Amino acid sequence: MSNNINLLELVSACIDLAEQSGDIIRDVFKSGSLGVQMKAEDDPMTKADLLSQQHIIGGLNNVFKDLIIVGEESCEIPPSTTIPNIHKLDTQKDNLPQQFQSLDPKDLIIFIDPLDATREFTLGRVHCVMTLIGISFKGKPIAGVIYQPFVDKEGHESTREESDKWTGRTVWAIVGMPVESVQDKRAPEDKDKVIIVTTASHYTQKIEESIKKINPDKVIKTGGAGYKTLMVIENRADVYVFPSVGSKLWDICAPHAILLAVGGTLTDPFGKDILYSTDPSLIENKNGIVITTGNHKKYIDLLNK
Ligand SMILES: O=P(O)(O)O[C@H]1[C@H](O)[C@@H](O)[C@H](OP(=O)(O)O)[C@@H](OP(=O)(O)O)[C@H]1O
Ligand SMILES: [Mg+2]
Ligand SMILES: [Mg+2]
Ligand SMILES: [Mg+2]
Repeated sequence: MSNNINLLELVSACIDLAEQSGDIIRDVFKSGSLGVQMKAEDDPMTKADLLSQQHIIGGLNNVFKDLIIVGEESCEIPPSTTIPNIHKLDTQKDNLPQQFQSLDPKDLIIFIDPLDATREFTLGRVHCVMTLIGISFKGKPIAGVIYQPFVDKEGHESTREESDKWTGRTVWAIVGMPVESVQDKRAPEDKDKVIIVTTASHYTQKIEESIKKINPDKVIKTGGAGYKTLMVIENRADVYVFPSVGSKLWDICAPHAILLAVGGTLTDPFGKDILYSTDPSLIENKNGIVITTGNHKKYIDLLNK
């Protein structure tokens, strides 16, 4: 009996576990006791990051054997009684590309960012917080799940005073299948503008110079690597430029798969593809990332002129 995996069942389980992790993250936030630890000077981790990762990995291991999993946090995974639902997407069976019906787990890597934008989370700016579960196949992203705990099902953001509206939002995609959970959120007044989104917390002169080469009409600085990628996917920005070290493979694998499914592109600032690997020396996107849903080569040429 092979341990081969049907991608739709794996994505279904990831959606179920990410949504359950959203409950965990919201509960920790509402408790007011985040249990912040500093992994490095500018790198916080909270109780929510840990519990979310333990929940997701514990649940996956209860259903799928021999999975190769790379999670952001270094933590023990206690025994779990969670059995995730593998049938949430059964209605999509006919759309699943044949090559994804029986995958050898040794060709897959599951990248988990249990809570992206932890720094923002600790500062109470929770609109950009999300759980990211990406699935790569032979080094390339093939599926991604994003769960946003602190927005409503349309992705509308609300204040803590309106926390009853934090019903949560799931965005998922498999490369080669139609994507139903994203919308075009371009503001009418921004229709003809070039909009760049970039880091709020790690802005540097080098990033400033890169952005000037594109000469945008508008620059949005905000938190969360996943959140910024989702802004490009939903057309709230044209380019996510981050030409510096800082993001890791777990920050980008899930959004990258969703971006590919909608026809977008993610490379390093020189136009080089990212290789998804368990090699510790490749976990960090050392040259940075550039993300677009169109005209990618034009922007790469501008950044390198
Ligand atoms: O919160 P974790 O899971 O550690 O992931 C971080 C990324 O690794 C960083 O690249 C993000 O920093 P930027 O906002 O500069 O992209 C950082 O964004 P933040 O500084 O706004 O929290 C996070 O997305
Ligand atoms: Mg992250
Ligand atoms: Mg994280
Ligand atoms: Mg982190």
